[in-house]
Amino acid sequence: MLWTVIPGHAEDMARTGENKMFLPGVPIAPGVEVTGDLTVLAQASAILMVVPTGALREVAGKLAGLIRPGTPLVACAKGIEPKTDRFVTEVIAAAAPAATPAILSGPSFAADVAAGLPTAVTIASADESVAAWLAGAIGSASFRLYHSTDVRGVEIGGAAKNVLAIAVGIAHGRKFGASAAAALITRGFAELRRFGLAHGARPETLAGLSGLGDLVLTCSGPQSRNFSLGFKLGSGEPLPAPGSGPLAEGFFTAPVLVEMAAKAGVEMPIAGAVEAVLAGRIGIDEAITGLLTRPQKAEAA
Ligand SMILES: NC(=O)c1ccc[n+]([C@@H]2O[C@H](COP(=O)([O-])OP(=O)(O)OC[C@H]3O[C@@H](n4cnc5c(N)ncnc54)[C@H](O)[C@@H]3O)[C@@H](O)[C@H]2O)c1
Ligand SMILES: O=P(O)(O)OC[C@H](O)CO
Repeated sequence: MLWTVIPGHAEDMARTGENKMFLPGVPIAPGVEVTGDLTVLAQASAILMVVPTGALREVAGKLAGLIRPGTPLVACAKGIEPKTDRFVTEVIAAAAPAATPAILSGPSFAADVAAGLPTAVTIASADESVAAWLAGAIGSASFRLYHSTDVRGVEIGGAAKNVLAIAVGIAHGRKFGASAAAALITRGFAELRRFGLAHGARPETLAGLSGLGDLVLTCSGPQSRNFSLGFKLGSGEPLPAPGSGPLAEGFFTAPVLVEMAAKAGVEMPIAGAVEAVLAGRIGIDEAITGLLTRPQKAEAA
């Protein structure tokens, strides 16, 4: 079942058999019911919450009074809630206390998944039997799910990689070459790992599909909206108005990620540079010079 909040969208999808607004050219699979009625969706045995991080609390709150107790609400958003510093499953738990929060994350462009191209991602819930059940229910030959109980690790990887991909996009936009991009991905991963470990994530999760795997994918090129935002900035284009153009979650995550890192005493210079550029406090050249002139240190420090 596919639910949409946009007036007339469900009727349009039912009529055309296609989600022209968000996934044009991909037929909606036969047997998938489309609805604009949340009470209908709420009867499902599990619900994938595929909305931006900023809308997660609102949608989970609307579902709270409609779902059966224990229904898994699976965050598919990759971010951290601004202002509250809450990770996505914490937002679901707060807004829908009767639900079972879970998270689905990993290297997967929606267009690739929809086209049936081979994809592997991670699904996590505190209760391993719930995660394993969801993996069996959602997985297919082309959409391979690994299950985990490291909810925090999975949600941190997805949130941080978007910010770091903006940095890599900037480097490509500035024509810095593949060597610089590899350095940024590697040192960016060191930041993601430090942040994750400081917040209770398991190292193997951070190095897995939802962490390193998704960082690599999102830094791979313009199919990523976060990479593309960085690329445009690196090419000299102005910052688009917030909320205009395709959703780049890293834009919204950067300030809260950097603030939480500072509170936890975690060094994240690349994420910090991205945040400062997006906030307009420094220019791209100044950010790059700042990163390159940091004091030398041991690689594993
Ligand atoms: N597109 C991808 O390849 C992909 C892959 C993995 C994860 N994600 C993550 O999924 C999340 C959503 O991204 P997307 O690509 O689907 O974005 P999108 O902009 O393509 O679609 C967002 C969807 O959320 C709905 N929505 C927005 N605000 C809403 C609200 N207040 N109430 C109800 N519905 C609302 C929109 O109608 C739309 O259907 C993001 O956190 C993103 O990082 C995206
Ligand atoms: O287009 P992006 O940058 O939001 O990335 C989409 C997915 O998160 C990649 O796994």
